[in-house]
Amino acid sequence: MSALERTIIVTGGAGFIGSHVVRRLVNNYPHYHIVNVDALTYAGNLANVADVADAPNYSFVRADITDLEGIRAVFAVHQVDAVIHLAAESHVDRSIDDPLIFVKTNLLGTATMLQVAKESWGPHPQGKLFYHVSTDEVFGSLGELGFFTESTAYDPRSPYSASKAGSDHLVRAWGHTFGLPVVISNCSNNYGPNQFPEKLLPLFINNIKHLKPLPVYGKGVNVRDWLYVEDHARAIDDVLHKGKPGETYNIGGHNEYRNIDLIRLLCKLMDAKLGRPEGTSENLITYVTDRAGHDLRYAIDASKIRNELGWEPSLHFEEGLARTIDWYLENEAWLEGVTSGDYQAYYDKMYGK
Ligand SMILES: Cc1cn([C@H]2C[C@H](O)[C@@H](COP(=O)(O)OP(=O)(O)O[C@H]3O[C@H](CO)[C@@H](O)[C@H](O)[C@H]3O)O2)c(=O)[nH]c1=O
Repeated sequence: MSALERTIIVTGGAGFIGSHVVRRLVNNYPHYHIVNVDALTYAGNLANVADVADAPNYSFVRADITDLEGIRAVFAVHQVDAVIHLAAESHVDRSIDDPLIFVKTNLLGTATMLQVAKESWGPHPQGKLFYHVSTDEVFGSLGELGFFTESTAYDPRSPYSASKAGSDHLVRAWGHTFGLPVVISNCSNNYGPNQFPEKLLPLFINNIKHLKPLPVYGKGVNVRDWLYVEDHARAIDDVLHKGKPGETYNIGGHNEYRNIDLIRLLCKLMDAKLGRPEGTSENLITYVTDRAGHDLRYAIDASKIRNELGWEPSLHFEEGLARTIDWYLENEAWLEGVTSGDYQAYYDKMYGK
């Protein structure tokens, strides 16, 4: 690789959002070297990036972000210009079941990445960037009205969101104390290909396919703002290239759905796609005990990223949803592969099904 090239580490690049970021950067920036650093835990899957695996500007390193020496070794081999840090434990239900791994990965892992970047880049480095990809859940839960802005006070309420809030604070602390050039984005719920089927949409698509119950938490009235994952990857690209160090950007779809309305829409689309009588999927809806501490509503004011960086969601939701369903139905081997292992044991434990 020539000295002109920019080397970018993407942590968690074999995961859901990370794989879309890796693909976008590898394909759109042939003069960048994209180094995917992933521990390949249960939700990391190299199949997610198989199409770019042989690209000349792509490398994969299996490493755990909590392993200081392992991460130092990555920085020793590559002249890193930027880090896009996506590696994280991300499932709220798992964080309720087993919080400590969230504290370890999301807090210690982020601190390790920051510390090695600082060691490697020295004080107040020029032309470097540590970009932390975070979540809107750090802001807590909204009532029926209002939106999260970049100045909304943090109020995380689950072990997952608290660990992400803490990691945002660590990033800002390394920026403030050590002059590390940092930027953060906080995004709403993503959907699309490659999402591990423990999250609402891929879980329900898979269950509908197999005519299994659809466990709706509580009354299904919680609201989420859905964004197609490729739109998020494009936002990350924009923040990487145009974002100002020290700033935070909220990213969202301006596309709020109550869970039950989204699930009914999914059921309708899937009945049609699978050629089943209307109502077949809706009959699978089963109301189950609510998630502990379940946040009622997330909604994002994404005007800053729109006004300052020119980013907007592009894909209409129903089209994105149809595309997503098609992907899971067409990629049977992927779905069978990821549901045959750890996920299945977890799901059985949670729901006894
Ligand atoms: C898995 C599952 C979820 N739900 C509900 C809980 C939520 O209100 C909604 C979406 O749940 P999840 O897919 O787990 O996503 P949620 O808790 O909103 O968090 C997601 O979105 C966040 C961004 O808002 C990300 O930071 C998280 O990593 C990501 O997991 O559906 C059900 O009713 N039944 C289910 O089986």
